[in-house]
Amino acid sequence: MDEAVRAELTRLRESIDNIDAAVVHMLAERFKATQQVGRLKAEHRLPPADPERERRQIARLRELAVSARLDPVFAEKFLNFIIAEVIRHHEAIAGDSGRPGN
Ligand SMILES: O=C(O)C(=O)C[C@]1(C(=O)O)C=C[C@@H](O)C=C1
Repeated sequence: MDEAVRAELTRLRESIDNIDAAVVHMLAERFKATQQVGRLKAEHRLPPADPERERRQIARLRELAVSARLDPVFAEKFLNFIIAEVIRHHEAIAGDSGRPGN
């Protein structure tokens, strides 16, 4: 590979690695918050999913994506993917809190 091309690829990949690390840290913080929401919902016997809240989040994220020149379809898919995992966690928490000793 041409030396200049290799240097440019390395520079871009360093940036990608930093962004991936930031995404992991941000997701970890998001899941910390949603675990607390899951416990709150379980304690108060609230349903794991809130479709109206999701509708507002998706509309907002799609708008943000458009202004950031990110594909809004991708942004919606990404949020739905995360929310599906969160709902799975909420359901697990609700299941556990219904067991004796919890
Ligand atoms: O805000 C809530 O009620 C949550 O449980 C969090 C969250 C989310 O991950 O943003 C997950 C599930 C709900 O359907 C809506 C939103």
